[in-house]
Amino acid sequence: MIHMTESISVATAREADARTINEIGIPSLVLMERAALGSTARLLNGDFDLTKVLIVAGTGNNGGDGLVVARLLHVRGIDVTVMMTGDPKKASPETAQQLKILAYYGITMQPTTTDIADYTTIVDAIFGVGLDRPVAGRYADWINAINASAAKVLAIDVPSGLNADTGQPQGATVKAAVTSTMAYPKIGFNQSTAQPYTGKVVVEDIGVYLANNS
Ligand SMILES: NC(=O)C1=CN([C@@H]2O[C@H](COP(=O)(O)OP(=O)(O)OC[C@H]3O[C@@H](n4cnc5c(N)ncnc54)[C@H](O)[C@@H]3O)[C@@H](O)[C@H]2O)[C@@H](O)CC1
Ligand SMILES: [K+]
Repeated sequence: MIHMTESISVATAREADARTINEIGIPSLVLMERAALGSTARLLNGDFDLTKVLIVAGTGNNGGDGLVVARLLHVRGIDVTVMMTGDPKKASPETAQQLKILAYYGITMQPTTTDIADYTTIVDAIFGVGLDRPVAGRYADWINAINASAAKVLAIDVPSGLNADTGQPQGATVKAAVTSTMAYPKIGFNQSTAQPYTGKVVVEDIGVYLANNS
């Protein structure tokens, strides 16, 4: 029996991912695909204006989820552009693989800029549960530009900059309309401080379950 409504800490989320990949043997790329299928379904449910979509992706696996969303929208004929934050040469193995796939499809990559006012929807895939320090510098500039845009924002897993354990912003933090979170809600989302950043929280079943559920 799966109970995906209980909230979990970042450490538990990371343990559950690692157990699923390393002990059960479901490849990380499979989980990434399922994560992105979940987020893409939220984007396609009619609540978002998908006329012109920007995916802002970091180099970790949260960014990889975002790159898969870019592909899934592109193959449906949606106008999608990707902006990578951080150095793509430092991408995680899964995210590097997704970058190769995007190149195959010829998906538009735009240089990093704060000039992103021209989009109807922005997907925030900069940081997820891997956030390990306050957001500052250029990352803060990009996050502030996302928040200043009129676009509706969907955050993947965690609004970038939000501490998913405490529910407190760690420097500049994305304000999302919807947070498409993976496997289970994170405990910090229950704090009143988190709600202006998460917006509505929706949970995606990606095949990762707590040990007592599988
Ligand atoms: N294979 C897996 O473990 C899965 C991971 N998933 C996704 O992957 C995410 C976790 O991926 P990662 O562990 O790669 O971590 P993230 O992608 O959340 O971020 C890690 C990267 O951000 C950098 N970073 C952290 N805080 C920063 C700051 N304040 N300023 C600048 N850089 C900063 C780190 O140095 C690291 O390079 C989840 O939130 C979820 O979206 C999902 O695809 C499901 C499966
Ligand atoms: K995010």
